[in-house]
Amino acid sequence: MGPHPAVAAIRLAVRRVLHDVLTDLAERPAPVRGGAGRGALLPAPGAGSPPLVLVACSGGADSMALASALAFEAPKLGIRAGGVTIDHGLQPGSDLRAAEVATRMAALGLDPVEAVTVRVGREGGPEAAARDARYAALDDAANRFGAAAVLLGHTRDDQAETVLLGLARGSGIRSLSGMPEVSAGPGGHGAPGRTHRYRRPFLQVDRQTARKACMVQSLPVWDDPHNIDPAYTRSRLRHEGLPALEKALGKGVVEALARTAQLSRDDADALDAWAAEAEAGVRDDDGRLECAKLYALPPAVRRRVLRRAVVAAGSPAGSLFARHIEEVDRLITGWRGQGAINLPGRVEARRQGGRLVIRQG
Ligand SMILES: Nc1ncnc2c1ncn2[C@@H]1O[C@H](COP(=O)(O)OP(=O)(O)OP(=O)(O)O)[C@@H](O)[C@H]1O
Repeated sequence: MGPHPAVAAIRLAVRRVLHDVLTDLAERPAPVRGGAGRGALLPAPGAGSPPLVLVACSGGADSMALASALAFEAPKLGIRAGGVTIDHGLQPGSDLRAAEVATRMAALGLDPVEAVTVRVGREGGPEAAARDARYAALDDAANRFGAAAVLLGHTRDDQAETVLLGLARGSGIRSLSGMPEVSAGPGGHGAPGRTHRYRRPFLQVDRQTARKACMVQSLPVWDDPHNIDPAYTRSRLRHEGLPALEKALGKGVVEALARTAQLSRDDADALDAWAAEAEAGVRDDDGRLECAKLYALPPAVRRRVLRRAVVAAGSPAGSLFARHIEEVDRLITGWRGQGAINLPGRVEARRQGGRLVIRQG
């Protein structure tokens, strides 16, 4: 008799991603320790031995299911499987819990296994600060172990919630595109050998399946009290918003939202590529943006060109919202002699003699 359908589903999802990791490794040159610099010729730790894939495991049902599937599938493909759990130090006893999660991962056969304690700052609010600290620690562990990939346990339900949160922010299709299946992680963009570091095998797997897989494998799981705390927006969405939507629109809502994410991602990527190409054509010989040419672009492309220019001038991408770009856009489409526009990062945009001047003050 084969495994329970829930276990089969999580294993299949992980197997697919491990195949992608292997394909990727075969196609790109081995990463080097010490970053991008020319002459950084030291092999990454573990180079020459079988590739290592780490799971980021909180001890919750999703990532415990992921850890179990990784432990089962990796050896069959000649991959070493390890795990990292992060102790954010935000609740009493979190260190003991992290140690217990590490023990559970080791019991699954993962090796190496590590519990890492981080210091969570304050920047951007408690959730963002915890996430930043977590990814920094995961990056560090991946570098130290020379891991080919780090797996995250986000499910289709998490994806649906992310799409709804993006929709409520009202900032365009990029924010509807949810979480990518493969990414460099925050701060890793452009870093060599890192663009494919983080992978989310469960984006097509629903939360119930992951939980069921833990249950039938008798894996103990830890339920984060934050996940049911109505003080958190995501928690309210999970326990009130989505059930209400399902009641009104039917059971397929979560799946439809996850599909929306994928379609939106493809559209957003295409528009970004269009904007990157269009940018050269709207600059004069001195490289300044020409308002008349910008005006002729489709609004979706123009706003992207403007965003790129503002970021290039030094505005931090994370602090730049749709309303900022709309204001800059009005210098092109609603010109009535308005003054300079102040943007995050002390960047200023003004219209001068038919040109758009964007610079840091
Ligand atoms: N403390 C942690 N240590 C290691 N990885 C973590 C930790 N917290 C979150 N992660 C990773 O990020 C993923 C998403 O976490 P998040 O808390 O947003 O979702 P979740 O639905 O509660 O997931 P889980 O059930 O796995 O805890 C997790 O599945 C896991 O891969």
